[in-house]
Amino acid sequence: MADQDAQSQVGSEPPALSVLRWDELPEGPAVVLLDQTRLPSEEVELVCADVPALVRAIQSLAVRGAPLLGIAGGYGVALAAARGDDVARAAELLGQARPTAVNLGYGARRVARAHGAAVGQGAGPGAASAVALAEARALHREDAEASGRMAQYGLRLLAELLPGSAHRLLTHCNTGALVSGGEGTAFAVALGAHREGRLGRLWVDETRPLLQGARLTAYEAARHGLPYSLLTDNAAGSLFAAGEVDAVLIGADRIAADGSVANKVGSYPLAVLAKYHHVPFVVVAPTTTIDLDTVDGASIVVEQRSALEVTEITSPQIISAGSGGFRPAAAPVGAKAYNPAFDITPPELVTAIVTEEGVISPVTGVGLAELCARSSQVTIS
Ligand SMILES: CSC[C@H]1O[C@H](OP(=O)(O)O)[C@H](O)[C@@H]1O
Repeated sequence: MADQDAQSQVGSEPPALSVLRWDELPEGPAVVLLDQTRLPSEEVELVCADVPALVRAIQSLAVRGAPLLGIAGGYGVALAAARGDDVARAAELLGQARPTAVNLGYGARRVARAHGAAVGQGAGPGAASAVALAEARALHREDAEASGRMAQYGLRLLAELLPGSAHRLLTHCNTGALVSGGEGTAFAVALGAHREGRLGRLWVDETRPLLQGARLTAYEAARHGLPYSLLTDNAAGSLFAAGEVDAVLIGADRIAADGSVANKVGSYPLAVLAKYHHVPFVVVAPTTTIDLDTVDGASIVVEQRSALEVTEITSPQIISAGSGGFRPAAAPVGAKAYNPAFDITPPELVTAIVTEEGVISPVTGVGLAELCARSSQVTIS
């Protein structure tokens, strides 16, 4: 098997990625992003000087991943406040940029609420803008802290679930530092296992059509020297059949009150495979991804994306090999395509949900409410 068997360099940590930051530029404040559509071939920053630019970055997945979308939503509202733009309208535009990840609307509304409260108490534009920025920074910090705690709970759970110490973990999409204020969600658990010498192999689903696994998780795994192997999404079944998967670790974009999990398309088939092969299927997500106001999986809005993402080869590396942005066709011109960005895994297929407030297993709606009650971030509405 052709492994991307990076030298395991436990102990030699790469510099932290600057995934998203607030910057006071000569021309004014801005949200500065590591443009994830250019990875892994180019590490390029994207400067968003206003909310429309940030909305475009969210919709193109230059910035992506539920927890990071929440952070981006918060800084986006702070940017509107700093510019003297309509804060309520900014929160609405940001919240509508992508429908499935609950964190995006949560982050935008939380900062808008803080700004509104300051104004209501008589704060002038400058003071209220400072309050908004402070709330966005608090959200950023809390997510980084949540990432560390999820990794610890996740490692403890793997020790309970899996015998031995060379875990073979399969992950889907990208759930590392590129989706987080810290080291991520599910990927942070795999990274923690590696640091403890407990990671035998990280199986990385390429995750068609936008290749978050091949482009982003492989990039993060290589940076950390993880022993990883990339696979096409449709090769996962044969890995399970060969007994090569000890557990599945995935993230989430929205968890409904009944424990249904919305995550990158392809997660549900993995859950069915895991059930059939008696392999733990573990979801790792902060409580800001739990949405008690959405009663069940059928109520979750699943983002439908352009057919072109399926009918054209969209990997930036392949596009850059084309001429003038030409996108090689992967199908006849004009072919119709079904391109849901997410799918829904029912609670009965989920072994456990790992959050920064603890683990629920088996998943029950009551357990989710209890976890949210423990979290300082319970005000999702
Ligand atoms: C832990 S959040 C990461 C989550 O977000 C991804 O979706 P997208 O790349 O479209 O933002 C995917 O669902 C990941 O599991």
